[in-house]
Amino acid sequence: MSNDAFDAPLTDEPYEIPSGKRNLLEGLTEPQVQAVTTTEGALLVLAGPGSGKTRVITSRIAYLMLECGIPPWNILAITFTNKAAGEMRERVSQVVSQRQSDAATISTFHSLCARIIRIYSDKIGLPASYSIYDSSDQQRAVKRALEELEINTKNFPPASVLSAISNAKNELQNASAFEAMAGDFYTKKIAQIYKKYESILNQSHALDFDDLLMKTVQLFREHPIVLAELQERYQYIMIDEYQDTNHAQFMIANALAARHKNICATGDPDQSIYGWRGANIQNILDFESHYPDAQTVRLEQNYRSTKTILAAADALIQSNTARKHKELWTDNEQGHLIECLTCRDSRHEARQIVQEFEKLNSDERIPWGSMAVFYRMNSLSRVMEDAFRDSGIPYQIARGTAFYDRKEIKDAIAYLRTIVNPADEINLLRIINTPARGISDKTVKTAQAQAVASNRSVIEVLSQPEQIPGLNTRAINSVNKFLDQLREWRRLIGLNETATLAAGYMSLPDFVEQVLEGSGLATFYKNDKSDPDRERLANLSELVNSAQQFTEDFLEEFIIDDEAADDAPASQQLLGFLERIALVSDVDAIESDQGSVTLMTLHAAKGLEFNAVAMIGVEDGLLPHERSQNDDNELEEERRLCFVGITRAMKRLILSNARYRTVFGQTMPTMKSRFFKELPEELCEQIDLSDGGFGDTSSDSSSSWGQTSSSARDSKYQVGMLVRHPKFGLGRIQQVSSSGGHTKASVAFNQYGVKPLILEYAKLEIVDMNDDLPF
Ligand SMILES: Nc1ncnc2c1ncn2[C@@H]1O[C@H](COP(=O)(O)OP(=O)(O)OP(=O)(O)O)[C@@H](O)[C@H]1O
Ligand SMILES: [Mg+2]
Repeated sequence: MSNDAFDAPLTDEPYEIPSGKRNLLEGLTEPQVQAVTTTEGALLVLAGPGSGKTRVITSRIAYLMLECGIPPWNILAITFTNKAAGEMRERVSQVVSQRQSDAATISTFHSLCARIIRIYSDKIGLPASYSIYDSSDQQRAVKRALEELEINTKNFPPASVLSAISNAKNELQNASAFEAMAGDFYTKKIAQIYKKYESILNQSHALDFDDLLMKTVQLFREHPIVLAELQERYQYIMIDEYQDTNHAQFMIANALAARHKNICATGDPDQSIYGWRGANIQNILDFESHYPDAQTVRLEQNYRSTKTILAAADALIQSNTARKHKELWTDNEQGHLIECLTCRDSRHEARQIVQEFEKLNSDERIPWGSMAVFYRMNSLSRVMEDAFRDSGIPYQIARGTAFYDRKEIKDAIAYLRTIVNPADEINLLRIINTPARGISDKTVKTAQAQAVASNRSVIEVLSQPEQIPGLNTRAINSVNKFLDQLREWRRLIGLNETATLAAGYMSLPDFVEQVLEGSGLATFYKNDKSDPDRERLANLSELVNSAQQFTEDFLEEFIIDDEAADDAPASQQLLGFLERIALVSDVDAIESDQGSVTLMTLHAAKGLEFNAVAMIGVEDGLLPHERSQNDDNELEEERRLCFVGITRAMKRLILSNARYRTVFGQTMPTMKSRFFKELPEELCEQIDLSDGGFGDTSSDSSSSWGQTSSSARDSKYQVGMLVRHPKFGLGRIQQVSSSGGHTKASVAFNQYGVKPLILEYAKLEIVDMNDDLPF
């Protein structure tokens, strides 16, 4: 793609307003019409769930094209997930032509930035073939940094380091800026690691997710001409789910909109649930002060849920103090009561949910595809999956990244990445001797050391193997053979040349197959007849299928006519394929029309709707998550998360808790979530199926809600936390109080029952469940 790709229309034809306009505004309410037709200037659509915000954006895109005659390439719509972008494009194409909807840019911030950087890569000193690092690549890179700096991973766990680096990047602080402000010992150490991590990524021509945003801002700052080009290109900008934008995204949107000032943001502050990942709710709250001429439209009618569900959600969110009240009403039916289900344990809970869903399917004819189960953490899904599998109900699980996280797939992709970007050290080192080809660990380590010493990339060092000290002829031959293979692959897919498909270059799926064979990966798994390996082989062939699928989409989305497709460099498809893989998110794997129940985290459920929703594990410590118990802001975010979950339901809602839950292999008593108490009694049907469970803790637990005396609130131990005692093992804190200068707690232990403890002496270790993030 040339550098001027962004200011030129994708076709040579002059743009004509398509004939056969339809009444695009039919069926919209007055405020929705206003939101759709206020196309010039800044517009904020501030509205609650299910009020049609996303629909408004979709209609606006069509309206801009059909009624205002705006060429599609001047339109940019940003959604929160690739799946949402795909759906929006699909809906738009039902009204305008496929060709037009394809020519508009509808994507996530990250995909947009990845594309902008690809096109203007030389401006920020990167090749267009740069790699995008996912979280496991990032882990490897940070471990490498820690190793080089000889810093212990115990004191600086890679996950915490990465989260600190990510926060810094979201605030647009590069390593030097971060270092300049680092004051205390810990922050200074992080700065040191950040510097090393940054240099490893630079050396590898790689960007992590946060870099995609940060480098785009950098590009805009350093190259006003590029920004001007993009401002000319994107004259009409729309951003859905604006409440969850972070600082960098805010800067990007602002910069792009600065010239034409046609920016429409839609969102709901009550649904801001990504604060923990750097989202800044202030962006939406301050929209009107950023754009003093902005018009604001409020949508107050909910089209999604029953009166009961809406009233319950509204009552819950009222408990958040840091919010502005919003009206939301619905013409929909009153609907059924919310089922608040108490079960014995997680298996019992899963069986009950399955039974309820079976009933809804047979009695109320709710299709499987319109039912969903939400949970706070992925680890809760396994028991649920088992129950669905046992009952034969089709289900799908929103873990889009899971396929690409498999070892064999990661290996295959690492080959593709290395072919595209041989400087990419993390991926090169992953596959250099997988499967084994006589390049020993020692050879690699020596090459790495040389690379660091001479400030070159490992591949550069390896390309002169004779000069690496201590390598015997056999090792040199192995290295040379591998390098020859790499070169051959690059030639086959037309890298280094502007080779086109028309010129007989390999198609992407053929190429992927060729790499699987040539690398020895396919043979490696073919030779082993054990079950897991057979599955691995099947997965590898699934990767070829996904390359095939990508090629078809690529021809549709990226290049409008077939001739252009033939003229496009063959390597372009490979770059696009790797980009799509890198940016895949959990929810992207969900197929709406598959006729199966969807299982997903609450975070992934954002923006979606289902006829019937079950939220499981509604327990203190899970929802709200125990990490949030010390912090009012975090607790409010947990409440918003619960609010998002509830408001996905159209007709039926089940909220369940289990009296006992198995954590780390041990069965622990739980406490009902405090959020139950915030739902009006008259809207809920309480169903207790636990038979008092294993020693009834219900009265204990309900009376222990908020049972933390104010002086004990500052203690690091909080109600609901999971702790480990040296003698009693795992337990959950039920109560914390202070008296006589001591902080005391009642802890319910798995095997020893409830014990009163003095916390100063008890040596309780807080069990961190952070390793189970919702993604
Ligand atoms: N004017 C309308 N008439 C009929 N149905 C509507 C209307 N507006 C929106 N809807 C329907 O209401 C549902 C919710 O709309 P949409 O998803 O756009 O809401 P939203 O405000 O984006 O919700 P969320 O905050 O959860 O993202 C959708 O099924 C949509 O088709
Ligand atoms: Mg929406």
